[in-house]
Amino acid sequence: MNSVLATLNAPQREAATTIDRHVRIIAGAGSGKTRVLMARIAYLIEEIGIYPSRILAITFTNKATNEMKNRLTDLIGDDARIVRISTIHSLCVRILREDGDRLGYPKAFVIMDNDDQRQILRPFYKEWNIDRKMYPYARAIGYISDCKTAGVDPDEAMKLAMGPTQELFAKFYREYEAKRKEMKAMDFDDLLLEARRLLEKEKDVREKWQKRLDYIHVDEFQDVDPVQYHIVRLLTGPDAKLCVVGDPDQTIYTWRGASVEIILRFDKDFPDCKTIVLNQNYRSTQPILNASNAVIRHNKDRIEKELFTELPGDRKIDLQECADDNEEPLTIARKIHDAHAAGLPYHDIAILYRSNFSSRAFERILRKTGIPYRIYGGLRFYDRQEIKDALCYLRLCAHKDEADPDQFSLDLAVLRVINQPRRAIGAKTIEKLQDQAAKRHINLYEVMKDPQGLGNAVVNKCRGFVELIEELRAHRADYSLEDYLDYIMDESGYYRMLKENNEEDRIDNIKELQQDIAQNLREDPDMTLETYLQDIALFTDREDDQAGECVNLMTVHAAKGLEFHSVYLVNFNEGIFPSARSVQEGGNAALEEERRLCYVAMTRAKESLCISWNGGYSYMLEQNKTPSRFLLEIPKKWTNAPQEKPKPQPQMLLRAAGHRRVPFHKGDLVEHTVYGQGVVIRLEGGVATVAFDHTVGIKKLNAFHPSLKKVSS
Ligand SMILES: Nc1ncnc2c1ncn2[C@@H]1O[C@H](COP(=O)(O)OP(=O)(O)OP(=O)(O)O)[C@@H](O)[C@H]1O
Ligand SMILES: [Mg+2]
Repeated sequence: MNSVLATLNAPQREAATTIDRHVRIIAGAGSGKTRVLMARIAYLIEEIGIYPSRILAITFTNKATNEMKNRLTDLIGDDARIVRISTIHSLCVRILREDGDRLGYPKAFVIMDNDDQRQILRPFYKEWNIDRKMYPYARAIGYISDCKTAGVDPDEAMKLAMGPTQELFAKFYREYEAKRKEMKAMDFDDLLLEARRLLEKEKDVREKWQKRLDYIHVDEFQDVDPVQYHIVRLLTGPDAKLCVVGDPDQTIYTWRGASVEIILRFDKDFPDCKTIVLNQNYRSTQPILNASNAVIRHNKDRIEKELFTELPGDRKIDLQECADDNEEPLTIARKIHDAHAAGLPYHDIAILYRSNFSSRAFERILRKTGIPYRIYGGLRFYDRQEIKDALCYLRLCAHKDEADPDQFSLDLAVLRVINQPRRAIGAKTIEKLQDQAAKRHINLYEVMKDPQGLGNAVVNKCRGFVELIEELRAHRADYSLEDYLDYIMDESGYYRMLKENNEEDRIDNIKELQQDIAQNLREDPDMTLETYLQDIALFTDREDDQAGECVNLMTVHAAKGLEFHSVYLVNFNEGIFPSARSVQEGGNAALEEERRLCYVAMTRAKESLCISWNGGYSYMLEQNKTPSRFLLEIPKKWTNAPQEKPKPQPQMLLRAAGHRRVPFHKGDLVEHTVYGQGVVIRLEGGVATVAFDHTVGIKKLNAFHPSLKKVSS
């Protein structure tokens, strides 16, 4: 027996060596599904003599592709490089580059990203005089994508459209498609749809691909959508054999159209397929495996599996309750430091979180403590677009002294935010303003205050921008620093822009920046806006650790299929994990998806799993945090929990969602026990923004706090 097969257990070996039939492997996390795929490929090449390029393996992410290539190279050497291992999107690009001309595309067709899509729509908004607030780009693009994936063409969309909004979007769709075709470009949906159309329509192209491929493998099959599945079927010729592997409990992309039904019904489409179930987990120790299984068992909509492990190790799950978002990363950093000092390499460690914003507090402490880290599948916190924009607004507002020798560095900040949100100041105008600045030896902002020789419309737009910045500057003393950021984002229309574009996660990031300012202020009460911005500049300039030995930071979605010796699952708070937004929007089905996500997170750990949360105030949730409800689903016997159980309070969230009535309205006169009388100028969630007497200024207060009462008229 070849050496790879010798390391497999009996059902795994059966899965790897059943090559005369289609194979479906359904098995839980860490049971060796991906390993079997690789062993099977090695077996086909080494024992059966299949030529490597006749084997295709479809992975879910680019990272998984690389991992599979590397692991396979370890197993069989250079032959591994000829095996076709790729994501479905890359495969479609390959298919279309070869024969896309049959559909009228040039070899070097353009692949459009989200920005390009907006660029296409922009002129039609202008021409038809459409209000972007009422009909945001993101919704139009979402509509177009939905139509495309549902197989509805523009003409049909026009017929099906009900009401003025859909009619408008259908018109957008028609123009978008016309323009796209004229440019001979494809968006991400098109890559899949056009590859499918090509394979369906052009028999010889389909047959060419079918003749090329003898064995097709799909990893993470529980997350394929109907279009992807169709492509896989079109590629599978009459003599080719498919092998799909997946775990229904790890379906985490239903929000993007994935359907677990596809793996469950696979045997209906391929009646002669062999189904193999793997029951032994080789990744995790018993406490980790049993705890993960206990959590996923709370999902109603699932098929029960029995997984066991024989791995030694009885380290219990380490539950860490921390005071706030300073203590939590510090606690984790200390643990990582100790583990590393005891010999664990950094790359064996992962910090996982539900949403991107959580990385901020951890990045901050890791930098401070000198622990190298890398963020997978995303940008570092301060490199994110909305954070850069927010910091530029702050820089503009912090600036008082126009004679400052450094004044020209402000130009960058102006350029960054001048059209964020859009103020219709075009590229040509900006060029003219820059020319003037150079000629008059003043900075851009000064030019905008007093533009010379430009048309009225331009002058008005410049004035609008300058007035905004001056207004923001004038209110600086009225707010605490963290609330000042909130005020700027509100007043400048930045929040509104993000809301209109459905970019809620960017809003979460800005709320997290508020958290950052508040945290820095706690540590250094003398901090000013200026010193804060200087400190941040040091962070953003720092060299990347990306290449070296690093701790891995990533979202749970990005961690799919991976494994680490030590996993820290952080910010395990109600409203964060499960995400309040998904649960509020998607109900029980969304909660079950969040639970599957939690299962994916926990099962990434091999030997050590630490779950942490904190009780600090959250600007995003506008309340103090409580532990995740999933914590109660982890049996205490697998954890180091003290006797009394932590008490998650999901009902707290309901309060934040407005289920408790605020005892007054915007515009009401209120009395505070310390600040005296003031007027409520804003109410959001449970937070009241109150304008008090000028000695006190504007304060944000808990609307339910007993110190605040409405003054009865
Ligand atoms: N028979 C075996 N003997 C030794 N180690 C094994 C065996 N099968 C799997 N493993 C190891 O167990 C770990 C988990 O395997 P693998 O990543 O293939 O699981 P998986 O089912 O693909 O998990 P996931 O559902 O998370 O993708 C890997 O480190 C793998 O090398
Ligand atoms: Mg896997």
